[in-house]
Amino acid sequence: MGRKGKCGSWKPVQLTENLISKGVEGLVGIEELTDYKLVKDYGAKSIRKQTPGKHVNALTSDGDIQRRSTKRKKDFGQPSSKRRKVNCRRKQQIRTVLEKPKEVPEVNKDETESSDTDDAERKSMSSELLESKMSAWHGVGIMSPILRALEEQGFVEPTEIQAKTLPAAVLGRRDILGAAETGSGKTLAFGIPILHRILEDRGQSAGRYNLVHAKRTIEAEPCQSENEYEEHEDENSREMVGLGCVQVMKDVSPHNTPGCSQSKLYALVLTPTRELAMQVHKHLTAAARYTGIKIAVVVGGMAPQKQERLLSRGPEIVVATPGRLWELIQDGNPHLAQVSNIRCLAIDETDRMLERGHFQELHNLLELLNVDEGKKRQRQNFVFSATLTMVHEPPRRLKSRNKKLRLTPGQKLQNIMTMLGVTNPKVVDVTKESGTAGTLTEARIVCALEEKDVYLYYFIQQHPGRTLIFCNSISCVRRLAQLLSLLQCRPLPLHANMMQRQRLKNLDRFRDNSRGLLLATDVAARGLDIPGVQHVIHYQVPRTSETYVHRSGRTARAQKEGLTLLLIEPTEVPHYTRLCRTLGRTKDLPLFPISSSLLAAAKQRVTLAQELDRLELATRKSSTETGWFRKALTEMDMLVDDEDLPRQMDDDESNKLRRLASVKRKQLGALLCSHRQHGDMSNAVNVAKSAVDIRAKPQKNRHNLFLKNRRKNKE
Ligand SMILES: Nc1ncnc2c1ncn2[C@@H]1O[C@H](COP(=O)(O)OP(=O)(O)OP(=O)(O)O)[C@@H](O)[C@H]1O
Repeated sequence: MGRKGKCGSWKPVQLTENLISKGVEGLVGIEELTDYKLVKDYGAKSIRKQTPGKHVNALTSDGDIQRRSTKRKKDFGQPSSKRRKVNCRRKQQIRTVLEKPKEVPEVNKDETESSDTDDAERKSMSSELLESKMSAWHGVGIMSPILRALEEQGFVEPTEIQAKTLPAAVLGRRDILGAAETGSGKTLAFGIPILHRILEDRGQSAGRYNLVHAKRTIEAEPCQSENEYEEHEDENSREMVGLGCVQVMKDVSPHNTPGCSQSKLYALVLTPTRELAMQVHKHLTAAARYTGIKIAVVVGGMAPQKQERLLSRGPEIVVATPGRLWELIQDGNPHLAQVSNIRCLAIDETDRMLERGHFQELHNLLELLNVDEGKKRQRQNFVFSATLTMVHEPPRRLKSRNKKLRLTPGQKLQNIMTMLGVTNPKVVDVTKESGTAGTLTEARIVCALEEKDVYLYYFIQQHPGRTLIFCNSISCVRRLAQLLSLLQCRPLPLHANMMQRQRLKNLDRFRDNSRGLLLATDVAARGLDIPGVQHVIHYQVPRTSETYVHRSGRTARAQKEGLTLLLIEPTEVPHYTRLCRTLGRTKDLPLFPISSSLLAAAKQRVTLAQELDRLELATRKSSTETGWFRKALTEMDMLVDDEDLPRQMDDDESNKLRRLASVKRKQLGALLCSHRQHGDMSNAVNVAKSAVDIRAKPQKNRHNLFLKNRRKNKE
């Protein structure tokens, strides 16, 4: 039975025995269609009715709606040949909708070919199988196109934060304040409800409930041609195609036409860094694969024209960094002109985003979004971070001025709520007492400032693996990048003063290399989800506990093991102590074990590399200075007394420097080569163990001893 013409409105109805006699599992509510016309399917004899309250929608907690009749039952068991034909066509239409994934993440050709076969296998998977495989998601209320995308990614069950926030967010449309450890799936905890709500709202705007059932959509037959799909488009710009009690949404709104900006902007997702915005975009796009929802990313460092082009396609979701977004809003971008009407706002890493003195554009944007009280109330807000409830001790200089400077976690949350205009959110905090991931191993190395390079190099050589090194400043990243390059470690720098294209390139290279070495400032501290990062090294102690938690959270993600290592020199001890206090560590972090003979070998090479680095720097400086002065004098056509000029190196001096540098470079090259062929550290690399194993060993031994003793006692 299909429905044509203008739609009626749905009203909630009270649950009665009659309505729920078919079982109440997962049922959360029932809606009644009050004013509708029933028309026999496509061209069949019309049986118009104007009887209100004949059909109801049953909302189940797993997001499905079953259409139930309150009065008359009709047996659709044996379809007539005409009906069979129509149903067949409809199946094909459904298939057409499902077959049109939009904004699919980039995949290379080989992957596409192999995934075609996978796709075919998946589609042939029965709905029962899908449902039983994904049964852990029941009760969360997710529509099947989303569920299917999750299944494809192997997400067979929700993570803890997802399980605890999704029902309230999806079914209750509550604002969510969520705190959970790094790498625990917070992105989808806000991504899924946003996608779900768009699907839901689309259905309602088309006047029908957007019911999608995994069973039917997956069994749908392939479509023969595009024309067949178009044949049944009705006057609604967004149409739902019905199949019995199952309806699949078809998006044929004008915004599907490139260049059209008349589509609705539903949601904004804001992140503190460009790389994180791109990653969130990728995660959401993967989850939206079968929904037809368009998602665009808007970040600084990219051509604004390109981003305007993306926005002109009318994406329902925009993932952005606040600066560029605000710029485009002020420039009067037509799609972003609807920003004050958005239905969902997600702010990833919220505590960082709302910190005073940062992201002024975000505060401007919030002012704009909250002007209209009605719209503000309609909007669903998502606030997530691993450190949402963590408060660090203020620096000593500020502490002495104002004793009450340190907020309580409650005050921190309240401040965030006030800034966002959120009044009654569901607060879910599943962070551990330690603040860090349960699978993270922590350790420290205490050394003199001038020894840090040696220890760093020692670690890299001894424990090869994907390693992320954090520094507190760009200059430190630059210096280390130079030094480690001379030592042939191939570091990949990442900091805010780099060209965006180079930043992304280095991230990709890091992802692709299982022994990659990323040297970064805190621009990479939050949110980045790079699989298989084994070690995080804090070359300098971070100044806040939040930064420590987020930096460390680049490893030990999604239940994987990982090591975080602090390099501490004497002047950093107070920062380290404060860190431990805030994180509630009652004991010092364990010392990382070091082999002194191997350290000596590392020192020899690092010292030589440092000397070479200094020589190269002096040579570079002298040639740039000489060049600069000569150029300036010629351009100005000025005569200046010799004494007024800074002393420049004469040719002899700079040649001497160059020669010396060349000798050192050869020495270092020979040293690195000989060690690689038969030297000490090359062997060490071969026998190198995972740093996590080394740290975990004492515990494992203790555990073995315990098992042994238990066995003995039993005997
Ligand atoms: N239900 C799930 N089952 C398995 N893996 C999941 C699930 N949900 C998300 N993931 C994966 O877990 C990883 C971490 O997720 P995500 O990046 O969202 O973590 P996060 O909590 O936001 O971390 P951070 O605090 O560092 O930003 C990702 O690779 C993601 O694809």
